Amino acid sequence: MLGVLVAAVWGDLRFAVLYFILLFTAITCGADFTREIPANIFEKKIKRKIKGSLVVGQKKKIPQKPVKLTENSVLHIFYSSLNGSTERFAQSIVPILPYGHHLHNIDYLPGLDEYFSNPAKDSTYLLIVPSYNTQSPLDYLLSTLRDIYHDFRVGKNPLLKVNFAVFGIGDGDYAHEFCYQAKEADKLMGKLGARRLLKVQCGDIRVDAQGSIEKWATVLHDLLLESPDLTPDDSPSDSEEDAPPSNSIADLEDMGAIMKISRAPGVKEMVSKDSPTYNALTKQGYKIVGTHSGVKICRWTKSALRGRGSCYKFSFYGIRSHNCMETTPSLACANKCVFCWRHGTNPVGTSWRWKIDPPAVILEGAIKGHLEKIKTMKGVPGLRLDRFEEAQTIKHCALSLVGEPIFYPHINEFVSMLHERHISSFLVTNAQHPDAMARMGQVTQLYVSIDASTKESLKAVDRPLFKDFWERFLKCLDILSTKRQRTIYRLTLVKGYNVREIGEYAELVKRGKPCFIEIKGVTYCGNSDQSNLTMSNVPYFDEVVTFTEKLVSYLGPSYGIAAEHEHSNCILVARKEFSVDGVWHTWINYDRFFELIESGEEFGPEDYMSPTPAWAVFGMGGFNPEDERWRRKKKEDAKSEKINHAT
Ligand SMILES: Cc1cc2nc3c(=O)[nH]c(=O)nc-3n(C[C@H](O)[C@H](O)[C@H](O)COP(=O)(O)O)c2cc1C
Ligand code: SF4
Repeated sequence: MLGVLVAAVWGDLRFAVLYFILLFTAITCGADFTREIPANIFEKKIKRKIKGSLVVGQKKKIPQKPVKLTENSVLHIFYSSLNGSTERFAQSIVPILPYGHHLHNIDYLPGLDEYFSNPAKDSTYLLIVPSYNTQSPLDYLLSTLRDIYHDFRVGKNPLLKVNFAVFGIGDGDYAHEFCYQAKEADKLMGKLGARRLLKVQCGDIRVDAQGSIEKWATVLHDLLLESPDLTPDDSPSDSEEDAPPSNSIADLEDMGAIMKISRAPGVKEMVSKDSPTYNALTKQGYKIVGTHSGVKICRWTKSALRGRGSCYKFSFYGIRSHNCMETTPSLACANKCVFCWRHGTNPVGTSWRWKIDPPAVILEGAIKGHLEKIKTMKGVPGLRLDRFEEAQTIKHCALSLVGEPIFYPHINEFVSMLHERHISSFLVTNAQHPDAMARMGQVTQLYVSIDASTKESLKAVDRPLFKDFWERFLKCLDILSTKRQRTIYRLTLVKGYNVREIGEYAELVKRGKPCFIEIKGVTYCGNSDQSNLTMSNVPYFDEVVTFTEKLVSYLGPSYGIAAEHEHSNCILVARKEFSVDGVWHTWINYDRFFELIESGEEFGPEDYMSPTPAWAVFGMGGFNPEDERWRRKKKEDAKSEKINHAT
């Protein structure tokens, strides 16, 4: 108003009118000229969104969904490297990261733009990006991302279904140009609609780039695997003024805030050396590996070393017991089964709350422990030297000893390491962890223990810790039905507990559609306070046969009785696809399996099956003719029954 008067007094009517119009417009539009407009409003850094609220200064909000992993999720690691250091960093984090991955050198990647304009759903992209203040192949990636962003033919947010995180490699001496290309890559990914898992992080090659990238990968591992429902870093995705990229070590400290309790200082070991559990397990012959794993040489391995017969898995699948290592990466599980031979010495829990050992440490420790135990057999009467020599090469790993192997957060890496050494994997789960089951990658054989077929009897037999144990169990079977793998149900018959429920078992088979069903009479492990099973709970072989025949008649023509191992009180039922021209093909072609794994192509169980030998098929007893049948004396028999378990 003062302006109007001053202008009028000065006699310039045009200025007075202009002032008046401006004032009128401001009032009607609600502007408050009495408050100072901050000069730097447009430069202000955008504050991170606090859950559910809008970001200050954000142009448009793209709804951010939590990271959801599915069994089809694929991890793509992209890197560029002029002088090789970024390549080494990228390779070094592969063992830390979860589930199936593809490592791409973008400098030679055909169809680069396809990955960023038309990605596979539910992919996770990790970009490891160096920076160069000169021309480099990296420029091609950045210009590709820019072009896709500006290409009107590509949808506005082509990467909406992609999770991503960028790690920059740079040299701190480049000051304000430090990691500048990684920061740009991060912004561009955000603009293309991808869901940011973490703010961009940078490693300075002059400080500790290796340590920083490992921390970054560990946090990502936890984010992706252990807490699939964690909300990702929801920095704005499509704003020009994207979340401020950071290059300080402080960000890595921030990341620590979302690290799992398993890595927090003071977190407990599952089986510490001074614990009663450690003593109890070592007394039972287990070698404890690291803080939560174990290895033990099984009685069939000893028996095969003496030429006295292998376990039923040789008759059914061609696993030679003297080449087999029985181990577990998690001594803990979420059940207290009545037939568990550990009788209450095992740690239990519904979620992982202990320190985590790296998979390579467990594998090395297990192999060492196994071979040491094999060595102790050297002076044993009847040892076959040829088999003793062969036993120095482990060819199979039964992940079934005790506990719950898929409970171990790095189980997929562990299994991949086995395969890299051409050791086949047999993993048995008790179907209480559907998320882990969904994430479980390719194994040579994937087993589910079916200890009972109704909610009530499962509760009685497994004594589960989870309240929703039945729902978890069924969910695992549903997941199993979708896996294109060699899947197996293992039914343990306990007389007086679960042998009558044949119709219900048949329903569970129809649900999970396993390739094979092993039906085995329970092994007596002796009495204890924790278990009241007696020899009267062990069914005779005839009873196991009768049960199996009835089950197969419930299942109809899609299944048949394929093989038997009378000595172990065990029968194998197989889907008819494993019968080729009337010959059962329940054995495994292990060389072919590793070839398929290494090819990186998709494959199914039919691609590595092999004919079952005549002596193993149903009705033939299942005893390997190369071995010598040896019957124990009564006293020894009773003693050995107490301590052994055939997986
Ligand atoms: C020609 C050249 C230019 C570089 N320019 C930058 C730069 O602008 N900013 C930065 O942070 N680091 C810069 N660096 C450091 C590199 O990013 C760093 O050495 C990185 O480890 C290189 O990765 P590579 O070995 O995979 O090629 C530069 C290095 C070279 C050789
Ligand atoms: S019983 Fe299990 S651990 Fe022993 S040889 Fe057979 S598969 Fe291997």
